[in-house]
Amino acid sequence: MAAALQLDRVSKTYGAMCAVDDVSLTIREGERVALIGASGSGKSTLIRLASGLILADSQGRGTGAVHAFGVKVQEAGRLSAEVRSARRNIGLVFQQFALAGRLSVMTNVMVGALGRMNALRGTLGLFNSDERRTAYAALAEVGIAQHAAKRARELSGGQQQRVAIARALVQGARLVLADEPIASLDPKSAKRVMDTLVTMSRDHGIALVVSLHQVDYATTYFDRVIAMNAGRVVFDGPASRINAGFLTELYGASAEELILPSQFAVTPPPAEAVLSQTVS
Ligand SMILES: Nc1ncnc2c1ncn2[C@@H]1O[C@H](COP(=O)(O)OP(=O)(O)OP(=O)(O)O)[C@@H](O)[C@H]1O
Repeated sequence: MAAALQLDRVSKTYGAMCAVDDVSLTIREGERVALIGASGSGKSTLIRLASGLILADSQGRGTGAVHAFGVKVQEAGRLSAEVRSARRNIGLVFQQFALAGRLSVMTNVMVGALGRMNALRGTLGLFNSDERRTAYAALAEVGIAQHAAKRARELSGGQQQRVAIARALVQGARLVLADEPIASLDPKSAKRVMDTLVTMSRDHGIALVVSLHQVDYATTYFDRVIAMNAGRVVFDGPASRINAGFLTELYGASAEELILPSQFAVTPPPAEAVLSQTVS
């Protein structure tokens, strides 16, 4: 079975700065992985490389190849001819909500279906009743169907993230890459977004990679953690290994940035709470 995501010796350099330095990793189908690291460690760059939003260095030490479900995204600094079909399997959720704020929540979610529509219908935004039904069901699944007719910009940050998750569901994504999806949210909204992501992954067998600034969320919601520092993977293993002492070993003084002050500490949700529907 092809991996959900496979990176083979991928690097990305900006001038003299090596943002991602010779990274190889495999994410299995349905697996949930937290990507942690201090600011500037390369998390966003890695996620952009994985989705083909940016190109890896062409003069790497290895092939610099990225595959999603066996379909090539890029290799040796060039996008693959199959990138469109590779991207169909990849849903993206970003820190800045990446929605069209003036358009309705429903329309933003239906955009997820564009990859499967013919070009003319897609360009004109002529969604059919099936696509509308699917979008509404996805909004219900993430607990915000009641906001379907509102403009996206009228929603709170956490609700907008759940719109992005519903869009990935409508897209039929089998891998969701979420780049700091809770970075600008208050703790309550952050928890709700994380619950929604994990529930989506469990219910649909969707592989999930979430980059996070704060380690508590990583250890609460994920079994596997990949830690980056200065563009390199410095740890890839069970979340149970991650504690303050280990982080200090990995990051020295900058470990402080990754540890939540105690007043914001995340309490582990009971399994049934994670699995239950989130309602705003
Ligand atoms: N477009 C770019 N041009 C130049 N340098 C860049 C660019 N994108 C990223 N970098 C640099 O690459 C390094 C890694 O950045 P990246 O955004 O991947 O880190 P990060 O771990 O996601 O950080 P944060 O947690 O702050 O989002 C940083 O030093 C950053 O300044």
